[in-house]
Amino acid sequence: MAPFLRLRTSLNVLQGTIIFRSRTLGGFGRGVRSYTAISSPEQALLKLEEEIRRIQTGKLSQDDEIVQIRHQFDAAKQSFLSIPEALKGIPKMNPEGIYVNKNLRLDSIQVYGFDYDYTLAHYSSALQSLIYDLAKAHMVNELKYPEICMKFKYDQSFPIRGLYYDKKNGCLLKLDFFGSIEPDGCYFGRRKLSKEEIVEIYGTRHIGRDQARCLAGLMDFFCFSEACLISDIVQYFVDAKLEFDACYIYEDVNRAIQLVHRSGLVHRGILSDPHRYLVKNGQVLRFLRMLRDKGKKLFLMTNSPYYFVDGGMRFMLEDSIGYGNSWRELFDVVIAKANKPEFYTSEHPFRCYDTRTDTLAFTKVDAFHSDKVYYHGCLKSFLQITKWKGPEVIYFGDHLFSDLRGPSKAGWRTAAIIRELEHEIDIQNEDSYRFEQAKFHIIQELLGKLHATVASSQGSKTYLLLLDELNEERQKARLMMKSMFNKNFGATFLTDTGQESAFSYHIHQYADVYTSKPENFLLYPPEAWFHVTYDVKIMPHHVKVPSRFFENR
Ligand SMILES: Nc1nc2c(ncn2[C@@H]2O[C@H](COP(=O)(O)O)[C@@H](O)[C@H]2O)c(=O)[nH]1
Ligand SMILES: [Mg+2]
Repeated sequence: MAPFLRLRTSLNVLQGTIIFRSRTLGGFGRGVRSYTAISSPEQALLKLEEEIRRIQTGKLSQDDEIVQIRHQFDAAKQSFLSIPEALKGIPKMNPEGIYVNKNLRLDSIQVYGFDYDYTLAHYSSALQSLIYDLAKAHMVNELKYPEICMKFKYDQSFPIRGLYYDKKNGCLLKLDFFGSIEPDGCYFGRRKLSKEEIVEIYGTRHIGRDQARCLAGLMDFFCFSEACLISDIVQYFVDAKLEFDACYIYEDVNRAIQLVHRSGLVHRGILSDPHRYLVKNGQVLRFLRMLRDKGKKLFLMTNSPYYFVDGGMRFMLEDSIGYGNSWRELFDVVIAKANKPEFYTSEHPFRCYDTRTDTLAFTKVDAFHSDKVYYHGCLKSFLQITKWKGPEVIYFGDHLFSDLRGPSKAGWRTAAIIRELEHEIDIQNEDSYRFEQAKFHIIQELLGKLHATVASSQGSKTYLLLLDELNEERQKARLMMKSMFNKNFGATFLTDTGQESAFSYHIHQYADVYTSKPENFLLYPPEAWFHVTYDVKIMPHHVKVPSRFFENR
């Protein structure tokens, strides 16, 4: 948040100087109005000084206030013509950095746990196409959806992580930090709904408790295929003018998706062509080995079946220089088919899995051996067997509810792995994005001032004209920011106005730290202390004093 504070200060200064420039130009934008008709720069200056005096002495009339906001707006628009130098100097965020929600001391962490899919293993977008195609085929062949659905293609550019499908109304929604629908983030099928349509369906933009019960969260990369298939099927029904219940579409798509995972179709598909789907990664091996060399305990806990993890790990690490041993030697405990998130609350026993015969043993599991593989289980037994204490364990995972919520509630420390973070930080670092955000803030502030002018002036022509123009300019900045990310739903972590999304809220709630990939930890000392930065600011009334005030002492 520090850069924004700094930017705001710079722009306020900037605005102050520009007011004079713009006034001497006799106004900017939509034609000359009586209140900006100024014959000479001297006259402009005199009038402005008079205005300032009146503001300072508190003798401003409502009309004067509106005129003043108009001047500030015109001046601001002048400043929007080019990116201010001050803005270019704002420090960049590290796309591979580790970001901290709760203080974390790595020297007190003795045990590192890892999820597999989309945490240790990363996949290309071809995987989402594979899941989409397999589920689509199931819907046509088994659930008797029309043959024409076979022509549908996965659209990689459509979804983002953290959307919600409303099973009652059939809309795909992006929500903000407070659970309100993003004005430009509500789709029915593949069509964006207008604000009026949103209000017609939901009453307000805010999702109430009852409505929330109908929402299905689409929280990981695997869900991209689901989000896209649901929307394509809804769109098909709309285009064909067929009546449908949105809930059934969700149930059918979800059933098809479950089937392609549970049957192993996806897993076999990936292993049959690993070069196409899996991303090789020697760095993650370096990280795991470093942890082992430091004497840390390591465990792998995944919902995937063992043969799939084994095949993937061998493929990802086979080229790594100097790696002669099996990946299994890296881990003290390997648990597959863990059935997260139920793992954290259930009382399922562990079973010892025979990798050779693909069978489960009948003997009770009361100790873990590093040369064995375990299936199922639950947190309670895991803690009884390992005797590992909550705060000394950190679990790395990509899924909000399967990997982060359960462990966080159980007292483990958590690290969220969110690949999109790198790309989103890259965009946020760009001057053009920061410029739009600064514009947005300036307009927002002017709108705030305008709304604060007393009620009686609010019907006036000058008021309404200015209101329209400010709203239009704000919308332009909002859409510019959004289009820099995903063109349909914008950024994963941010709303179109640059504030936190609902996804951010959950990350804030359940992840102690978050980063784009586990090996980013190699960029920090293994005993690093991660602190929440001083300038994280969620509540609007909190003021954080930037350290630059002490810079010249
Ligand atoms: N039954 C379902 N399985 C799913 C779904 N989405 C993903 N998956 C499978 O879960 C694991 C994830 O493993 P992890 O290492 O991240 O714990 C993987 O095997 C997927 O195929 C789903 O919606 N239903
Ligand atoms: Mg995962």
